[in-house]
Amino acid sequence: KQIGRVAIVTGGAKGMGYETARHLTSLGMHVVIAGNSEEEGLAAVRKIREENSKGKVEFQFLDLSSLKSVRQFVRMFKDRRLPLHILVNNAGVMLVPERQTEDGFELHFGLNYLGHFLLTNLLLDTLKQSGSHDSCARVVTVSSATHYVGVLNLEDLQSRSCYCAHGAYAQSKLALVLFSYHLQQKLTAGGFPVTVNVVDPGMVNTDLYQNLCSPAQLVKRPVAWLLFRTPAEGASTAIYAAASPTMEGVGGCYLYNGQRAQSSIISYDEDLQAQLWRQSCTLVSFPVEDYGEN
Ligand SMILES: NC(=O)c1ccc[n+]([C@@H]2O[C@H](COP(=O)([O-])OP(=O)(O)OC[C@H]3O[C@@H](n4cnc5c(N)ncnc54)[C@H](O)[C@@H]3O)[C@@H](O)[C@H]2O)c1
Repeated sequence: KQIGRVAIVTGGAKGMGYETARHLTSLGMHVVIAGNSEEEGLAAVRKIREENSKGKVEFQFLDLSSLKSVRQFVRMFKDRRLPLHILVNNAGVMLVPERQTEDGFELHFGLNYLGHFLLTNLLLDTLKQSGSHDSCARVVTVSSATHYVGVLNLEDLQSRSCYCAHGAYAQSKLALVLFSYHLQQKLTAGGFPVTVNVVDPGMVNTDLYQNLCSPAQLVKRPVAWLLFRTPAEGASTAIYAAASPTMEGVGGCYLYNGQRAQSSIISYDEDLQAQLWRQSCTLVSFPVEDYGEN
C-alpha cells in the first residue's frame, strides 16, 4: 500500500529525520529529503540507496530559515507534478544564541515554526489532491515535551523584549502544536482527505544538543548514552504517524510513545490557535482567506 507514495521529510539528512526517511524508503515510498546542507543530504541519500530498499530517495535543498527558499523549494517540487502523500515537518534547531533569520524573525520561531507553517500551507493543495477518503494524505509535525513549558507571547513572538534560548525553543514547539490542531480543524471543516498529527519523540541522542554549554555537554554525554533514545527509537512515533494503517483517517492527535497523549492545556485554546494562525499568515505574507478553499 505504501509503494510509490511520495513523502517529504524536512531535516531528513541526519538524526531522527534520517531514520524517518530511511524507514519510509524501506517501505517502498519515494522520499524527498529536504535540507539545508547539500553535502549532508547527498551523503544521506547515498547511504540509504546502499540498503537497496524498495523505494526511491533523493535530496532537494530547503533552508527553512528563509521564506524565499521555502517558496523556491515548493516551486521546484510542484514543477515535477508529483503527488504528495506525506509531509514530515521534522527539522529544527534548539538553544541557539539570539539570532535572526534572513527575514528578521527570531531563529527558533522563524525556522522551527514559521518555515514549516509556510511550507505546509504552500503544499496543502497538492496534499489535498493526493489524499483520498480511504487513504488520506498525512502531515506529521515533530514537536517536543518542551512545549509543555512554552508560552506563546502574541505581543512579542520574536522575543525582542527579553530573549531566552530555552523559552524561544519552547514557544516554537508550542506554536507547532497550536498550528497542527488548527490546521486539522480547518481541513475537517472543509472535508479534505488530509490528516495532521503532532509527535513528541522523547529525549533522543542527536546533534540537536550541540548548543548546550560546555559543562552541560560534559554531563549530557554519559547520561545521554544511558538514558536517551537512539535516533531510530526517537523516530518511531513520527514513522507510526506517517505510515501506520492504524492512523488512517486519524488526525488532530498529539502522539507520544506511539500513543495518543494530552498536550498542554493552552495548546487546545481555539482562540489562541486562530490568533496565531492569523499573525503567521501576516508574517509570511500568506493570504488568510485563501486558505482551505483551493
Ligand atoms: N533530540 C531530542 O531529544 C528531541 C526531543 C524533542 C524534539 N526533538 C525534535 O526532533 C526534530 C529532529 O531533531 P533531531 O533531534 O533529529 O536533531 P538533529 O540536529 O539531528 O536534526 C535536525 C535536522 O534539522 C535540519 N535543519 C536545521 N536547520 C535547518 C534549516 N535552516 N533548514 C532545513 N533544515 C534544517 C538539520 O540539518 C537536521 O537534519 C527537531 O524538530 C527537534 O526539535 C528532538
